Amino acid sequence: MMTQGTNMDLHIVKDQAEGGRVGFQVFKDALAGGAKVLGLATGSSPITIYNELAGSQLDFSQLTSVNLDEYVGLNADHPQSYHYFMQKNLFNAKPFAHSYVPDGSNLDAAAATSQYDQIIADNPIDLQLLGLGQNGHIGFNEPGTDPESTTHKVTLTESTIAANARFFENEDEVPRYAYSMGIGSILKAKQILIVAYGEAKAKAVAAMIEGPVTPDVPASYLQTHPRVTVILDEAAASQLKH
Ligand SMILES: N[C@@H]1[C@@H](O)[C@H](O)[C@@H](COP(=O)(O)O)O[C@@H]1O
Repeated sequence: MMTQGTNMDLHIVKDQAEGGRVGFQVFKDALAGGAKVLGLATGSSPITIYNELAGSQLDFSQLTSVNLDEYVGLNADHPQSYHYFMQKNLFNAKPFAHSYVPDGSNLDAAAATSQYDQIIADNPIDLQLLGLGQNGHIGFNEPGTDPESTTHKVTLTESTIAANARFFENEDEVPRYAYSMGIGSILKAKQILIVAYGEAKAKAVAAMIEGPVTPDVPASYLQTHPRVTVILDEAAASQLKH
C-alpha cells in the first residue's frame, strides 16, 4: 500500500523482506537519477535493504558512501563497531570507491567531528537511509538535539544503551558515547529513506509523521524535508491516525 503524506511517501509493507525490496527500488531509482553519494545507516532495520543491494547487479564501485554514526572507543575491527557492520552487511559484497564512517577510535572529539563535517561538505549526500530509535532518534541524535546540529559527540541515553545491549555480551560493554551526523547534516541530504519495523517503534513513528515538529522527537524534523520515503510494517504503522 502507498499513500501520499505532505512530504512523505509512506509504504506499509507486510514484512521486512518486502521492506527490503521496496527500499532497494528507492536506491535503484536514485542511482538511475544520478546519485553519487549514499548516506548509510546501521541497526537491524536496514539489513534487508542491504541484502537486496548486495545481491543485485547494481555497481557501487564509482560511488561514495557516508555513514551516519559510530560508537566512540570502538576500533573499526570491533565486531560491534558500525565500520564492521557495514563491511559485513554491504561493503564486502559491494565495495564503494570511498566509504566513510566516523572514526570512533579517535578520542579527540573536536578533530573527529570537524573532519567528518568536512567529508560531508565535500560529498553532499544524494540519498540518506535512516533507521528510527524507539525514542524517535535518528542517527544517534537523541531527544533534545539541536535541529541545526552538525557532526557531534553524543552521550547515549539509558534507553538507547538498553536497546543496543542485545548486540553486546552485557550492558556494561555498550559504549556510552558516539559520534553522529547531526539533524542539520541529515536534513541536507537531497532525499531521505527511513525504515522502521515492529510494535516498539509505533509510538515514535506516529510522533515522527503526525506529531508536532519538536526537539523531543528528532525524527519529527523529517516533516520539514521536501523528499522523504517511509517504509513501515503494519505494527510500526499501528499508531498512525490517518
Ligand atoms: N544508531 C542506531 C540508529 O541509527 C538506529 O536507527 C537505531 C535503531 O536500530 P534498529 O533498526 O536495530 O531498531 O539503532 C541505533 O541506535
